[in-house]
Amino acid sequence: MPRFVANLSMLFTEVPFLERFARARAAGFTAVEYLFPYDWPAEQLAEQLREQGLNQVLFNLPPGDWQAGERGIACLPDRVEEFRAGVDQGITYARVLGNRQLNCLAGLKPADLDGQIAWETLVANVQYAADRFADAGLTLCLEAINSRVDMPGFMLDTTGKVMALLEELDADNVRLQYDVYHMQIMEGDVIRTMECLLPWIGHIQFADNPGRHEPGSGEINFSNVFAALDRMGYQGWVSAEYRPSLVTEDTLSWFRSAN
Ligand SMILES: O=C(O)C(=O)[C@@H](O)CO
Ligand SMILES: [Mg+2]
Repeated sequence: MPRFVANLSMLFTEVPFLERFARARAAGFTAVEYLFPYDWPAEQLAEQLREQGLNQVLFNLPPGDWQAGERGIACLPDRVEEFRAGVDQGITYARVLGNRQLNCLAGLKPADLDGQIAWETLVANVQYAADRFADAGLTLCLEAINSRVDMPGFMLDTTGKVMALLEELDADNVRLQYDVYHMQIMEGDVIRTMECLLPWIGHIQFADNPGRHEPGSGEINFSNVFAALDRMGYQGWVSAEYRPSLVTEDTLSWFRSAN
């Protein structure tokens, strides 16, 4: 079975953030990820990881003003300086937390921003981050996120757009972050897509659809998806990034049956 990760921004939200590490460990997870580490000193998070014996797998580069609705700034030409500062901050945190991969949110394209300019800005920023990450021994992930339900206007909303971006780069440390929930909404055909794109996939996340809840709550056959990942030889992490419809521990039957 795949190596599963608990996403602490969505799972175990019954308790305050710093207590979620222990809850994840008690539930049997050996690895965690979450949206952003920047509200806490890196050392404080590293201490949680050490105490609980957990691996940090991934977090996102700073996204701009998340509370105000921003979902990344990589496509915004007037925010390049801030993007570059965020790359530094991400690298600094990763050095302490030990993760080898960070996700870069492409951002929402403002209606009055020319599409070509947004695309060229995105390519240049990702190239810059990839170069900095290469020096630090890190991999940059680019997630395709659905623009139909959750993030209208998100620049990279299909695997095809992420692959087109990868083709424009001169870098071998940039990978696709494949989120089964988002791609079920945008594309379907998830097993075959992951099989085709396997060499470019750096990280996988999942939730059922509709609703973005736990496996078994919707239309996706997760035992088949997980078995297919094993069969195709996927070596990376697979993260539970869903909103539990019950207390988190009561939504983990998919995890228990895989262990
Ligand atoms: O929303 C998702 O899906 C994520 O993976 C978050 O990290 C935001 O990109
Ligand atoms: Mg995701």
